[in-house]
Amino acid sequence: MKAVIALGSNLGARFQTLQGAVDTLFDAPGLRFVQASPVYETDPVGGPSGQRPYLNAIVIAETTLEPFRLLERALNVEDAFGRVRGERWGPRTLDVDLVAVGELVSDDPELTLPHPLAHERAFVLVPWSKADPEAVLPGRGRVADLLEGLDRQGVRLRDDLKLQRPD
Ligand SMILES: Nc1ncnc2c1ncn2[C@@H]1O[C@H](COP(=O)(O)OP(=O)(O)OP(=O)(O)O)[C@@H](O)[C@H]1O
Ligand SMILES: Nc1nc2c(c(=O)[nH]1)N=C(CO)CN2
Repeated sequence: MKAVIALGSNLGARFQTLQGAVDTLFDAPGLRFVQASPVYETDPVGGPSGQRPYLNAIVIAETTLEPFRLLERALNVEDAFGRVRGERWGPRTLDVDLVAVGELVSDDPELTLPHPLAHERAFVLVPWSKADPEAVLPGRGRVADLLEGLDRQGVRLRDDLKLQRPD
C-alpha cells in the first residue's frame, strides 16, 4: 500500500532532523522509500505566537505494515529525535504524521485516516502535490483542487535544501 508521511520541524537543526527522520523511518523492514518532496519553509499554523517557521516535507512510501505498526514507527521516530510533547501545536523538533495510507478511511482518534487536518493544510498539500501532481486525498478529492481554495502564501520553497534517499 502507498503511504504518505508528513514531516515537520521548527526547533533545533531543522533540516538535519528531517533528513535523520527519513533515514530512521526506513531503517527497518516493511517500509520502502519511493520519493521525497522538496522542502518548504512555512509559517507556523496555530499554536502560540512567536514560534519559528517550520521546515515541512512529505515522503511517499510503499508499505506492507499494518497501519497501527506504521503509526508506531512514526511515533518512535519522533521520540528518537527528542520530541517533548508540550502545548498543542507548540514548537517541536520533529512531527511525523500519517497523511494517508492507501485508500483507508478511519475516524479512530488513535489513528485517523486520512489525517483529519490534511485537507486544509497548505504545508502538507503543497509538498505533496509537488511530489505527485496527480495525488488524491481519499474522501476529499484531488490535492491540486484542494489547494485552489487554500492560502499558500506562508509556504515557501527552499530549493537550497534537498532530502536524500535514506542511507
Ligand atoms: N493520521 C495520524 N497521524 C499521526 N498521528 C495520528 C493520526 N491520527 C491520529 N493520531 C494520533 O495523534 C496523536 C497525537 O499527535 P500529535 O501530538 O503529533 O498531534 P499534533 O502533531 O500536535 O497535532 P496535529 O494532529 O494537528 O498534527 C498520536 O499519538 C496519534 O495516536
Ligand atoms: N507551518 C506548520 N505549522 C504547523 C505544523 C507544521 O508542520 N507546519 N504542525 C502542526 C501540528 O502538527 C501545527 N502547525
